[in-house]
Amino acid sequence: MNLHLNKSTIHKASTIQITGSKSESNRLLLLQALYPEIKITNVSNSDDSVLMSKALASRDNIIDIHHAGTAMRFLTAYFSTQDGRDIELTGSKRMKERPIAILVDALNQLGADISYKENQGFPPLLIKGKKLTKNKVTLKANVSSQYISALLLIAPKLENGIELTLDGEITSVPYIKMTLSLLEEIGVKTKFEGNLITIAPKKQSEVNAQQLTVESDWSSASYFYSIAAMSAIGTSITLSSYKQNSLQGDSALATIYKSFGVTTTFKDNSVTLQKVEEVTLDTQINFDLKNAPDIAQTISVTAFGLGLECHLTGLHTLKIKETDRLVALKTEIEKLGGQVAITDNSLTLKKVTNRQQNITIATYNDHRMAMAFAPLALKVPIIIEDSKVVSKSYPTFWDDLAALGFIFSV
Ligand SMILES: O=C(O)C1=C[C@@H](OP(=O)(O)O)[C@@H](O)[C@H](O)C1
Ligand SMILES: C=C(OP(=O)(O)O)C(=O)O
Repeated sequence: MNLHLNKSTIHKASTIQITGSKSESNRLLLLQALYPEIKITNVSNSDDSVLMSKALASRDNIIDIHHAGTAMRFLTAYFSTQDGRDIELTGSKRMKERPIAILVDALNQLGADISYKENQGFPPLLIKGKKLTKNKVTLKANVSSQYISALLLIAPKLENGIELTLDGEITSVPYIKMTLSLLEEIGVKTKFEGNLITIAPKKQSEVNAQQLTVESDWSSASYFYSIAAMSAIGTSITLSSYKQNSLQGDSALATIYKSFGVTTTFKDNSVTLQKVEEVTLDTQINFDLKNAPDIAQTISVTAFGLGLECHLTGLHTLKIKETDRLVALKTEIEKLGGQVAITDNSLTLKKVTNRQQNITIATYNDHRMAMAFAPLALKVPIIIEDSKVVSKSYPTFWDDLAALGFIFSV
């Protein structure tokens, strides 16, 4: 369904409650399956977390996790340890193009029995669950941190825990640290020194009843930073429930958006974004996003909306996400009149102040394409193709935009 966004102006002050982080939720759901005494509050209502939860509860032999990358990777590890269960783990057409060999090889090195049903190195997987007996493994760390988190999450349930050696430059490090922090929170001992991670074993009976609260999703907050940046001075948006010491790397937004004239204030459980100054057209936006790849689309579009030059690096993981996000960004920004150059790991946007009106933005089954481009309606009317795609991480996104004052029709 195409959504037509009119040129909009938002209210001076708004408050939005954002659902739980999908990254934290999907980790805690897996830990809860391993240690049922854990209770979770503010779980994400995203499709990816609903799929994760259903997959863990399912007794079927075929499990389809659609577009959910973390669910695919985390469940591969989980089912490989479920002695006596044979599972076919599959996903969407795009999921069948997202590589998984690094994780499968690592699990098989630990003693798992995982093979490929269609193409070598890609889902669907045939997983024969069994007890994994080994505990030392080496894995290439520069492709996706999700492979690493998947191993770490099951590690405390292995007889001898894990000694994981990371090979090469480590990408998306905050997501690895998030996994380790959540393990620590339930009482698992972890160590991350240099390129070695060790996790001590922990029996089910050793984890006490406890309640863990998921912080709201910082990647979802990024769209409100973009909206604030493109709004009039004095506009403020309050989001909850957030904390200053976040486990989520995307909380770097608070620093990054200073470059766009947006300040961040933490109070109680909320964060207030305020547009405090106009940025001048000679401002250059330069960031390395290897620690926060999911906000690359938001930042690129904010820079384009404000007519700023922008150079983003550390984007090597973008081409294996929901779509090739580098190509998608270039194609769609250029439809709007922008000039974009991409390499395998970077994006450069030229300073262009004219924007085409009523352009239809293709979203390529990628929630973040829809959400990143929507704020441009503060500058020009725009059409977002397949607007329902947002439910992958943020099902109420359009309701929340309407509450801010955005005007749209189907
Ligand atoms: O572990 C996680 O929850 C995630 C890790 C990141 O993936 P990569 O490590 O593949 O960059 C990120 O892009 C994804 O949205 C969520
Ligand atoms: C990359 C993402 O998700 P996943 O890899 O879990 O599909 C995302 O939400 O931006």
